[in-house]
Amino acid sequence: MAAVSTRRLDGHVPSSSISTPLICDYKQRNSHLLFYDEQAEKISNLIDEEIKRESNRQREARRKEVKVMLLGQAESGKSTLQKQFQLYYASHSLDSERPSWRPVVYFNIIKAIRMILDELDYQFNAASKPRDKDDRRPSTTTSSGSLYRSPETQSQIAAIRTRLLPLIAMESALATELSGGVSVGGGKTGAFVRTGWQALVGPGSARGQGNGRPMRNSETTNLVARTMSSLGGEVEKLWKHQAVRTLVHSRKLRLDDSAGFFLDSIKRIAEPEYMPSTDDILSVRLQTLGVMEHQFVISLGGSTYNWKLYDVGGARGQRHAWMPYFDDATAIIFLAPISAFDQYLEEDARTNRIDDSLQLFTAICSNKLLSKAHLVLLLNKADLLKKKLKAGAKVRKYITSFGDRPNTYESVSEYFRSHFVQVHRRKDTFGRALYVHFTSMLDIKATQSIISDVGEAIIRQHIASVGLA
Ligand SMILES: Nc1nc2c(ncn2[C@@H]2O[C@H](COP(=O)(O)OP(=O)(O)OP(=O)(O)O)[C@@H](O)[C@H]2O)c(=O)[nH]1
Ligand SMILES: [Mg+2]
Repeated sequence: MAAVSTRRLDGHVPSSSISTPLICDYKQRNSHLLFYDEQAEKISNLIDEEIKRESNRQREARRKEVKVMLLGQAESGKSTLQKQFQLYYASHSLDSERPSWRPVVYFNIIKAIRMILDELDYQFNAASKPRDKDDRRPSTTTSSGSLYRSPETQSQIAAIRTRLLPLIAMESALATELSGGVSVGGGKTGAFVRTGWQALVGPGSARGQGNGRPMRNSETTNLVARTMSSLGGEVEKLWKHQAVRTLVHSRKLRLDDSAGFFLDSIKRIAEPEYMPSTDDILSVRLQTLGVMEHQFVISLGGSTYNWKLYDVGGARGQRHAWMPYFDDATAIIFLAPISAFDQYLEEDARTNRIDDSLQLFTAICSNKLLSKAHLVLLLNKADLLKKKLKAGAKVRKYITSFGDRPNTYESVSEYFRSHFVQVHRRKDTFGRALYVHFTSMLDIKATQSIISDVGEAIIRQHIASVGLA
């Protein structure tokens, strides 16, 4: 046994320890070693197989997981697209959330009422002030000027305002409830939501606790509903008043995109048993805070895919939160609202919103972390663009490079499309294809068909790239 203890690691055996019985020892030992080597090889093979299986499992999980980011500036329609995905792939979950959208609809209406009354105040003041020679504001000696100067108009609006005060006073309580007490500077909406916000607007929310019962609304929402129900007639009176009609037609009133839709539907919404329709849910405006993850299971070609959709806050102050999600994103769906040519950023009143979208798209196309992500561009709010052009808005007034091109939907939409496509051509050095669609996100039928196409295209590209990885 001493020989064994003196054996060197290089296999050399000192000559002093060689003797006949040891030859026998060696034979025995070698057969032991052979046994251990075989065992070691077996174990090593098992480990190799397990590693292979694990890597296949991971590869299959990667193949089944599709991570899609919705990017674009604030109000570009990202959350609306997320709801359209939800409607297409998991409509039952949108149904169970229906009550949680009720306070959001009320909030949108109250905010619009406040903005209308603020603008009327401004017009009344401007109309009654004597103009000095340097005043560059539009003249109020027009018929609208005399309308805003009229004591009758002013007293009618003052009376409506007084009656609407209880409703207006509820705006901040609703905003606080929706935002869960979080306040963010720089936004005009005043209500921001994060993942799980629905749980905040209903006591013992079913969704939050997963007990399958429909959600109930909070006390605040019920109080607003009762007030809305008793003051619906006053809201309608205000919205139909000549002074407000004139503001709308002269495009001086800058309400959120869907405010008109809700105010036109005030009779229905002021009903005590009001429950938001799918159109209402798609139309509401509620700013996203941070990054919200939504999951769907999508079936395609006999396989199911775990589709993760990341809906982000698009305001400039929110964009830093996007980065951590970039390196394993399967696809980016970039939304650019092409109706926004006459609008400026809330965060920076000097930046035209189309310019901001182009800058943002440039940054996305050239970002190395996203080099493997497939790109889809949705030129959104095509319906609003048509409406604006029909109402007489001139693109050249806001975007001088548009020049003397015809101010028609075909020419304007093509002009914007070519700018975005050029950005992709110049800035995408990774050789990716760009899929472009014009969208009107409130049009359910048209959007659902685009979602199905985009979803399929992303999954097919994803399978191809994972397969090659
Ligand atoms: N008319 C019209 N309205 C749209 C369209 N897409 C979105 N909207 C409306 O535009 C508003 C803003 O849409 P959101 O989906 O909240 O915008 P977002 O990109 O999520 O904004 P942030 O969360 O602030 O980044 C909502 O009131 C939508 O209903 C569209 O194609 N046409
Ligand atoms: Mg959003």
